[in-house]
Formats: sequence, structure tokens, C-alpha cells
Amino acid sequence: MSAAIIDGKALASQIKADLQERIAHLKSKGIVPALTVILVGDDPASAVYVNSKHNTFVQLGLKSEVIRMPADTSQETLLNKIRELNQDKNLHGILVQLPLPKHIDTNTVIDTIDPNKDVDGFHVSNAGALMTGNPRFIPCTPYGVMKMLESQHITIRGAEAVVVGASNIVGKPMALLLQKEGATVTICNSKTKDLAAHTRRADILVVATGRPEMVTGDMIKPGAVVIDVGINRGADGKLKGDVEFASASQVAGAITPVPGGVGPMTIVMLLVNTIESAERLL
Ligand SMILES: Nc1nc(=O)c2c([nH]1)NC[C@@H]1CN(c3ccc(C(=O)N[C@@H](CCC(=O)O)C(=O)O)cc3)C=[N+]21
Repeated sequence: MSAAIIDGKALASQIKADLQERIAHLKSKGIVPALTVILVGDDPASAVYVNSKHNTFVQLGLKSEVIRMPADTSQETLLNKIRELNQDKNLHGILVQLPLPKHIDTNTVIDTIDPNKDVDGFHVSNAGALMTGNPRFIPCTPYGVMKMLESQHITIRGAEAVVVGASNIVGKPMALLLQKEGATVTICNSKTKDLAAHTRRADILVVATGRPEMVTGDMIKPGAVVIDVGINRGADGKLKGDVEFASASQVAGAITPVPGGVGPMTIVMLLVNTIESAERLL
């Protein structure tokens, strides 16, 4: 058996095209959706992602600004910059690129962002709003995964869903979204005993561990939908997922590739969240 490929790049393009109308409407009311990204330090991977976000926003006629700060920036300097951006009436989204240098406390930084501008959906109050069923901003990666499942008409209600990885930015919100749509959700982590026994039960398997190719075909239920959130760059410069594509695609019913899967969806959902933020001013 050979799995259907869920093309995140194509779906992202389609969603971008569908956003044009909403952007035009905002502009007709004098509002140009605007995002500011803060990048602290000079991690090369972060620089690539930040440029990619910036280019996408500019292509669609939105405002995008990138503030680059040196790696030795003090936490207080960063917090003061965020407080300044919080006050900017023409700014709808603020994103602090992660990971941050070790001397900076990530939660303190995230929780300084105005929750109404937290288009990542990482602020504790936005995490709480999602958990209690009334989300303000849905974190971009899990939001994009839900759009991918929707595009394939995959039945979530009653499905066995297994999420491997329990991070605040992907695993936990992913589990909540699947649960909200009626899946029975298991969240696995690095301490899980007999991971394969869990993954083999999954009708929908989402892998977000940051461990290259850790899920192999023998761990997958025949016909399952496999969503690979991993973006691991090898020494050869090639991107690898958290799922071993060659073996997994022999067993799965549908699978996302890396690159061209979840990554492009993450960026387009950032657009969606920024536009939604701007629309709340209408
Ligand atoms: N505050 C914050 N918000 C984030 O959303 C955030 C972050 N920090 N830190 C880093 C991760 C990672 N991330 C990606 C987004 C797009 C691709 C993407 O478009 N990937 C392309 C390939 C790009 C390449 O070649 O490297 C693809 O999968 O096809 C990847 C990774 C967002 N992140």
C-alpha cells in the first residue's frame, strides 16, 4: 500500500488565495494587518524561518517588521521592547521567535505580550482560553494540522488520535483541538513505555518530538493518517521529519511530507491569526 501525500504547500497556497478578499476588505476600512517579529541572537535556522514569514506577509501586501536584537540582549531590554509594541495601535501581531538565548526566561517573555496580539497563541491566557474551549488565537502549527485533516475530509469524531510530544507549542494544543473535535486522544512523551503499542492504535498519529525519523512504518496502523511536525536539518543540509517517510508511507493511508507538509501550513496560519486580530478592530 502507498499513502496519499497531504500537500501542505498546495493547501497553504489555496488558503492564501482565499485570504485576499479579507485583506482587501480590511484595507478598504483603512486597516493593513501588521506583524512584528522579534529575533534575538543569530541562530541560522531561526533567521531562515523569520525571513520566510516576512516574505509571505510582504507578498500578500501585509505589514511585516523584523526587529533583530543581539544574543546578549538583557531580558529587561526585550521586555521593554515588547511593552512598547503592545502600545502600538497599528500593530495586530507580535511574535518573539523561539528558542531564546538561555539567560532569558521564555514564559516571562511570552506572558509580557498583549494576549490580544499574541498571534502564536502561546500566552498563558491564550493557552487557558483554548483549554476551556473559547480560543482567542490557536497556535499556528496545530491549527494548520487541523486544516490539513479537514482538507482530506478525515473523520476526527470517534477516532483514536495519538500525539507524540507534549510541548506547550505543539503537542498539548494539538491534543486539545483533536479532543474538541471528538477524538479520543493519547499524549505520549519521552518517558512513555512501549511507544509503539500506543502509536499502532492510532487512526490519526501526530508526531512532534524533534527526534529525526523516530517513528517507523512498523509503528503505524495500516491506513492511518500520519502528520509529521518534525523539521530536523541533517549535517547534509537536508530536512528530515520525525517520521521515517520511506517505511511509513508504505503503511499509512495518508501522510504529510517534510518539507512541504506542516511547515508551510504553520506560516499561513500565522497570516490567518494576524488577519483575525486585525478584523477584531472592525
Ligand atoms: N514564536 C515562534 N513561533 C513559531 O511558529 C516558530 C518559532 N517561534 N520558532 C521556530 C518554529 C519552527 N517554525 C517553522 C515554520 C515554518 C517552517 C517551514 O516553512 N518549513 C518548510 C521548509 C523550510 C526550510 O527549508 O527550512 C517546509 O517544511 O516545507 C518550518 C518551521 C515556526 N516556529
